[in-house]
Amino acid sequence: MVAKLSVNLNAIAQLRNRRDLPWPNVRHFGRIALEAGAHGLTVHPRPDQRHIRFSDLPVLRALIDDEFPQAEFNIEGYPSDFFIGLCLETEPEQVTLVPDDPAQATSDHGWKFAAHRDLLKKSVDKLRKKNIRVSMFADGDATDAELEDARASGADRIELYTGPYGACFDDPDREAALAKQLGDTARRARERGLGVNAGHDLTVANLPPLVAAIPDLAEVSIGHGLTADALEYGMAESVRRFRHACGEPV
Ligand SMILES: CC(=O)[C@@H](O)[C@H](O)COP(=O)(O)O
Ligand SMILES: NCC(=O)COP(=O)(O)O
Repeated sequence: MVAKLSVNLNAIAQLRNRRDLPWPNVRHFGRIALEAGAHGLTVHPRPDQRHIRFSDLPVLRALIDDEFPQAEFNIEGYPSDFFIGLCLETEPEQVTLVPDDPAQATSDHGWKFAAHRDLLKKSVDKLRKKNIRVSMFADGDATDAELEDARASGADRIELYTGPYGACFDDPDREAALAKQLGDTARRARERGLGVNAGHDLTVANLPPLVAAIPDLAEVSIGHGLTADALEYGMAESVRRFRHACGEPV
């Protein structure tokens, strides 16, 4: 059981934006992550560009195209016309649609798929024309009806929101219960032909039980915890530690 690791560069960009200076350089840390064996890069260009700037997208697209053609680029965001336009211009391998309000501090819930079916289907139709895989953010306790609605909206995959799971770092019993719940939701999604990704507040410590609970977990996208560890271990070693936690024999 090995989940592919996509490194989210939001936190690197947020550190860069503290000053009007070009470091830490998002492309440079993206290259380090890919050289260290990450499967891909993830960014979440929010409307206020608090971290990832729209100008970062073509730079990271070129990095992968020029130097790491086997890697994937995953762009996350709310499917506004502007965001979809950015994705059609950048042509990432995957887009992850997230139901975030522009004012949100971070992503903290999955889609109510039925209520947003038209928006989601319209977005999928546009992205599919460019052969872009579409993943949709889903709550870890998504019901069968919600998973059906995700499939009906055209999703190729769901991304299980693992924030509540990540918050259990000091409660092993609740962490085990949520890992089991995530595994059950993943199983029910797979039964409906949906691929399963996961992300938010994942760490070296909580990844192994999650990977064990979701045998065919396709990909995890990780930024905050991996960047925090990079302050201690360096970026390359942090990526290797997270790859090992994902089940890779590094
Ligand atoms: C969708 C998700 O859970 C995260 O990838 C999200 O991108 C985090 O956003 P911030 O880095 O802005 O907190
Ligand atoms: N989709 C989750 C992601 O890309 C990064 O989330 P986090 O590790 O920064 O919480």
